[in-house]
Amino acid sequence: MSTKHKNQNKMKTQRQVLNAIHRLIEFIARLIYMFIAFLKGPAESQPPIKDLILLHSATTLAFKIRNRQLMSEEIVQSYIDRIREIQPVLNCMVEDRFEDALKEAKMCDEFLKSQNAPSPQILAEKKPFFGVPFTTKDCIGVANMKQTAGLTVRKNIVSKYDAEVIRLMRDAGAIPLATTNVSELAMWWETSNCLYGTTKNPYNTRHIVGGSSGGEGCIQAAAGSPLGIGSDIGGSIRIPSYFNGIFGHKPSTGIVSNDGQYPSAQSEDQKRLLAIGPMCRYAQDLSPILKILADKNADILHLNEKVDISKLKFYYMEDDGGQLLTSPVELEIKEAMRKVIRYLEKAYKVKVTKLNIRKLKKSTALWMANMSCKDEKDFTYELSNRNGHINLWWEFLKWTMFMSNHTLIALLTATFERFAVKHGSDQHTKLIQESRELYREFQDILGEDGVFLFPTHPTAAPLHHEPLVKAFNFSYTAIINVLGLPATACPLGLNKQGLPIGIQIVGGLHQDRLTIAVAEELERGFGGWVPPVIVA
Ligand SMILES: CCCCCCCC/C=C\CCCCCCCC(N)=O
Repeated sequence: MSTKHKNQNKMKTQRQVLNAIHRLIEFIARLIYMFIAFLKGPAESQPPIKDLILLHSATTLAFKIRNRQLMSEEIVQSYIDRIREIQPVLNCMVEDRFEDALKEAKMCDEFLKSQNAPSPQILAEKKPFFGVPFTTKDCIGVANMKQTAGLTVRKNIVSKYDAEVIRLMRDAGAIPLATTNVSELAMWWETSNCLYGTTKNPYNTRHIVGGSSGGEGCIQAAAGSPLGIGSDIGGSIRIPSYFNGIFGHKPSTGIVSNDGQYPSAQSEDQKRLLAIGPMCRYAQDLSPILKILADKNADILHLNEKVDISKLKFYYMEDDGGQLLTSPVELEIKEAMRKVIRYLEKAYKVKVTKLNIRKLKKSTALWMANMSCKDEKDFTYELSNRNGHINLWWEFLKWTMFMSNHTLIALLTATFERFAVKHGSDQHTKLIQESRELYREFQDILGEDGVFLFPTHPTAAPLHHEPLVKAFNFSYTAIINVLGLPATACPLGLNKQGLPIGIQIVGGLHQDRLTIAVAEELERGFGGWVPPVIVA
């Protein structure tokens, strides 16, 4: 056997051993977290959904308002009442503007009664979400509301302006209602911080909502808001959408403005990975919201063009090919993917081709390399609110005495970063090169008529704190940010434990309408959002 082969075999064995140790740690940790959850008592129940207004899509609400079938004020009031019911149990909201929202809703209703009111058709064109309330993650600036990004030191920081996406939503007639919880600095996939605490999963409060737009995923799923705005640099729209059984779309890179978001991307590279997008219970809302958020760039996406599903080329992978330190994809998720394939093959006579994209095994490393940038200020700088650096070891010590204002994972991320590949090193250059190759490989396969079905995440929502031992599972979404491609998280019902599962649908660059059209189709075939509580 040649030395090269011997080395390859040695590396393979090392990987297998590492993965086996990781599985064991995951297993032991699961038992510990289950025990902790048991000690904390049973999952908390939430009030049923009694108000049928809460069950309309945002598009339907807008239609009903402009056709005088429902008043904006009663819709806003219904959502305020619902948030008041769920907030004590789920802790998804961080700040409300209920009074202002009600005033604005009344103004909408009065305007519609006035002589100046345009016809419903004109209103649909000029102000497609006239009178419809919406929520946004607290990283996205809403004028006169706090913008903390879950960082304690920012607890009194109030945004002077609307972020560009909020301005666009207001311009479309929508009414901001509340901001929602995020992970600390939006850099983790469990929503918990020292300022507002932990957000709980509406399907089972012992489980996480995902992150970083976790409050948004939760409030949507619990029918506390008809549409939400999230942002995604590594999965922060898609992971919470998936864990909460709703739809979430990360647009193609560069389409939606990131202005007015905190933390902002530090470099052009990071900007390329970051995208703001819609989160909602009904797939039909994705495209009209994206159209507003994309503003002048909407033309690039041809969102009005009808998509013929039978003409699309479908590809899939059931997992990342066995990446080091990611969990195996749960059987029920694989089974859901197979059902989707059978459904598409039967309904549209298409062939869904299995791929083996080997570079997906390097997803975490590729994302990390793309996140690191020249002259990058490190995470301890970010944790100080870009004002000096926190003392990491001192904070760790404080944390052990429950005195730190930072989460354990934020401190671990800052530590981990010190060992990550450095910008400009040979290894970094190689990984960036490989990212480009992977992008070309995807573009060649998908072109303008291909979609790729891929797990959004290898497991359903873990228990609280469990992501600590499954840290790199976020790479299933993060790799799509590296590629800058559009991806829609699509719910596919609940697993045996009653937790949502689903897949993400990825398209070629600027082919957002394809991924959204497939999500709409799968909603028809698989039922979409399932209410987490009884609809009474
Ligand atoms: C034993 C625990 C080891 C923990 C090591 C943690 C290192 C994690 C590094 C980066 C985590 C980033 C996760 C980002 C998830 C969501 C990002 C987003 N805003 O889209």
